[in-house]
Amino acid sequence: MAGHLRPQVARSSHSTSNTSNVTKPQQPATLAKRLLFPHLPPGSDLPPLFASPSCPPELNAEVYDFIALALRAFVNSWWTKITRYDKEFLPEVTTILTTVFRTLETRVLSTDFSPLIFSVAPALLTQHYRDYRLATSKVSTSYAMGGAVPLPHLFHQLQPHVAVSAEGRIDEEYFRQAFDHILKLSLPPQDYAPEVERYIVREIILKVVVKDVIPRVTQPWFIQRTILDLLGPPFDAESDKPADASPPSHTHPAHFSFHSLLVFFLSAMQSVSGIGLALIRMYKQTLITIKLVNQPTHPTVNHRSTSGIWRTAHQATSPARDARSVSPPSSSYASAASSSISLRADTPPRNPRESSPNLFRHYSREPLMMISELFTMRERFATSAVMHTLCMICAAMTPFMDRLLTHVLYTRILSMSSILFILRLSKHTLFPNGYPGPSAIDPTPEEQTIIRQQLLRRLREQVPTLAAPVLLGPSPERTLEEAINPLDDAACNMHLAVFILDALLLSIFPEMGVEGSGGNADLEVPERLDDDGEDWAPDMVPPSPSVVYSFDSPNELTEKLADFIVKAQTEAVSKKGRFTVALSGGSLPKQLNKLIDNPAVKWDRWQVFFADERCVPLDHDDSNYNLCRKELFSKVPIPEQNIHPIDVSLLDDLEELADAYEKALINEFAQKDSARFPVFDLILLGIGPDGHTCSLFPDHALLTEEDRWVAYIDDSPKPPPRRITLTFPVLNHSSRVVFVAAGESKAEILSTILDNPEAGLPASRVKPSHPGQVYWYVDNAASAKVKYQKSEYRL
Ligand SMILES: O=C1O[C@H](COP(=O)(O)O)[C@@H](O)[C@H](O)[C@H]1O
Repeated sequence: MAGHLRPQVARSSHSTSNTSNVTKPQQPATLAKRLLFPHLPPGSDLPPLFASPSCPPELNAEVYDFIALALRAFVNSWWTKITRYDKEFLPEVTTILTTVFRTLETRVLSTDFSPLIFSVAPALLTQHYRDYRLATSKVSTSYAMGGAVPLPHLFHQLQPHVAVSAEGRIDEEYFRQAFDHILKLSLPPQDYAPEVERYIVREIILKVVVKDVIPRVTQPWFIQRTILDLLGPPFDAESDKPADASPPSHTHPAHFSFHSLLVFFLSAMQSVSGIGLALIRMYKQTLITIKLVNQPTHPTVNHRSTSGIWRTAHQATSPARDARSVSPPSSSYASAASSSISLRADTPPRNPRESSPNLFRHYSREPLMMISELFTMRERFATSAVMHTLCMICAAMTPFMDRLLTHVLYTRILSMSSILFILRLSKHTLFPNGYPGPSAIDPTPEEQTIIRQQLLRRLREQVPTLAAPVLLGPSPERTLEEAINPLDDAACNMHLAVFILDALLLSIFPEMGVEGSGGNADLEVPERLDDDGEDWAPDMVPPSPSVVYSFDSPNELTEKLADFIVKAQTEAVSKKGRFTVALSGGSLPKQLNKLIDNPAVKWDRWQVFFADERCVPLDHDDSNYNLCRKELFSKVPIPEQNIHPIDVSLLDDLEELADAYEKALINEFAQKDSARFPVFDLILLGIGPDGHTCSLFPDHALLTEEDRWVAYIDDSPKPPPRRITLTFPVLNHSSRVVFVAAGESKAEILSTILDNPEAGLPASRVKPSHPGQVYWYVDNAASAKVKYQKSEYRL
């Protein structure tokens, strides 16, 4: 687990300032603190949950509180049965939850939600309304056997989904799998591996989302009450009256006087100047908005880490900030979501503005169609004429509307206040009485009727009297009733909720919808083949960040390295009976000395290859094989045939030599002709002072090799010049790559490799595709200049 996520080592700016608060008067520990961070000293604050420094503290506190309540609710039933030793689990669970939240944060910040909000969600709602109305029209017909088939069943026939039954019951297994997949995508392998903690975290998420939240939010009364909340406090006719309710003029006729004329004149002046000022302000605001909206966007997803939600959220809490710094995002991972649920045939490529500046999303189209469907506008001539005119205007202004809506989304809808509102609403709904208060009680049927009536009244108030006949037709009340009826059945709503949840998950984790959807076909990810010859589905997951372990001494480093290798070996052997490993030369072989005489090492299961080899005889001092033989093979019982040196009979022809080594790998790894790249269980690498690794040197043409497994080089800047090496595609398909570096001499280059990956040094380019992972086993002398976050050691 990354050390910076663990409570005891959290050291961000938040926590630094927090530690100075130890003298403040002690308050009773919050539930979050007692449950999630039992080891934190009294008086200290909770570590920041989100990595982004601009994430406001109130969100941190709210989310922690929510997690604590959810965790408590989950463990409630078996809390009394567990021993105090078992309670040690909870900080582990916290650590995993924290990692998941941080991954979510990163993902959310790099996701463009515009397609979800403006295309997918409105399209889903429109379809829900259409199907509900269609199903209702069939209820009492012969199609439904004269009413024998209930409405939810008819609806289910129109909107089947594997995760929800006709009665509106959710298939927990579907979401269990989905959440497990999310955990796999969010956690580094060593945190995903422990079954128990992962099980607990998955079940907590499942309980909150599937057992508590969805069944509740799909209740008609809940939807109606939420809309009421969003509409704000009821319109009070009394308060609308002028404060000084002057008696009607016919009872007290006004007397003309110079004084009253002056008062009238001055008030008129004041009103006129007030209107003028308001108009000027409106004009200025419009200009600013248009300017902001028309600003060029930044298409690179990662560049948005400081903009997007946190940034706009921060602006919402600090009005003084320059609004011009907002940059609405433009990536569109979510396009995968929309296409994978087959809603839009015209799903644009992943980054439309990058690939084609003239490709527009027509973000205004689906919301307008939704409004038209909701309020049955097509049935009324005047209303549909207004709607068509509006559609035409929006279509004519498509580029501007697309930008405007994205701008509004990121400055108004996904603002800090709305995120906090949703969080507090969820908390209030699920745990209205906090802990240990009783759980929420649903309103009685009578109360539900009242909520419905209140909503109808409030909706009616929203529409100006003069516009009501045009927008809502001759019977506004009926139109409004028809607009809320399709949300009156919890089982049907459940379908909508499941579709929306699917779309949301696909927006944030687009790789979950890859198979068969074609949604991400524009992403080029190499096909992966595992070493049993099985084809992998193209993997969309970005490589996990490297895990850096730094140890006090070289001795501790080699001990921990041996433990890690043994663990990797045990996992591989238990899975497939053998362990495939590639070794480097240089300083590495000596650092494997703790494997010698280690009873846990199953040497007969090892298949050893060389990450690179100098093209010299095997007994030559420069030979990596020879070095490994001296330092390791000669001291352990490894069968000779399990070691795969180069074929020295081909030393005169490097191309042949590299081909022969590639064939040796093919023999070991590929059992099918379609083999693409081998997947080593472990590749152990060193780093040279210039940042080279294997025999991949800076700025060399070999860095761009894409096809070969093994390549040769005859102009190595480091002697000897003739070598062969594994290529990047092989390194980047490995299950684990471990870099080992010790001593002061590595300090400078290690810092460049880790802190400045943009420099593109060969070692920085080793990034195995998911679920592969890079680890750095270094000593403190080597990592002295590294700023990259080191992780607390954990096997
Ligand atoms: O030439 C080579 O150098 C690298 C780095 O060696 P080190 O002595 O600095 O650790 C090594 O990993 C590679 O196998 C070797 O051929």
